[in-house]
Amino acid sequence: MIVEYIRYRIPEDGSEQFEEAYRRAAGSLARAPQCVNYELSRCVDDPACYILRITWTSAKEHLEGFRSGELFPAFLAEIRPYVEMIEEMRHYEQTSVRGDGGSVPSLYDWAGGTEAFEQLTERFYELVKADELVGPLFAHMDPGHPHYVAMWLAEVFGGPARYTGERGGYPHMLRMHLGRGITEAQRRRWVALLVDAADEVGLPDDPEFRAAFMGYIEWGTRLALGNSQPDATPVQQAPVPRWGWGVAPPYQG
Ligand code: HEM
Repeated sequence: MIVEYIRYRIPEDGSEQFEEAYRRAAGSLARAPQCVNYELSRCVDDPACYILRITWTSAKEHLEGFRSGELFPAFLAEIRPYVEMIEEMRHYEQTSVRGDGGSVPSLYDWAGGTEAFEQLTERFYELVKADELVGPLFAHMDPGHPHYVAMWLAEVFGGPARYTGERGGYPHMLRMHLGRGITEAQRRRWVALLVDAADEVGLPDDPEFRAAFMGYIEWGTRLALGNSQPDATPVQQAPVPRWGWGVAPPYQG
């Protein structure tokens, strides 16, 4: 991905028409397969200054795909009067310095931190071991398993990266599922037992948290099932995934 920044200086009496023109031009961006997202901001300290940020799939796809594609003429027609008011128009590569600020708690914090995930997995694997459908899969389970899965979940939901640092990260987790031939019925039972355990240990049950939590569980269990099949060709190297709130932000009352 590449980010394009376009800085404009628009005379104040023209700002309304300028924003109106971009509202119309944005239709082309919304339809362009090369455009990831876009945002036009106006400077508070100097209202004549605007910055348009467009994230493109790549600079090449922007320049060769969008610019020579069928959506560009309509886009350009809307913004042409403002082209000479451009002060900067360049592509920027994202660096690793980025992330969320502290205004939104992580799912890990919201859940209650390490302690909450430890309680969850302790109870969960008691239920799992006693279950006739999934229990046999865990017959030779490492006694540390609930603790390791708690570490994994904590890391996924924004807690310390301990599974990566102490347990081999994604490649180790992947190896543990390879060749196990998990069935769909077993996957569903695994999910159902996890929900039971979450309720029993009092994991937050507000709609926003549970929707985000279950979003990951649905995704993760489907991957585990796929990766456990005899013909699976999973990605061998990847970071431990990080999961956030998604569409519904935390409910702050
Ligand atoms: C979101 C979904 C899942 C997550 C996060 C998860 C997480 C993990 C992790 C972290 C390990 C390795 C623990 C270690 O470091 O030793 C593991 C192992 C294992 N998982 Fe999963 N898993 C998921 C889904 C499933 C499902 C659906 C099944 C089967 C129904 C399953 C069966 C197993 C088994 C049998 C092992 C090996 C246990 C042992 O013998 O020690 N997993 N899982």
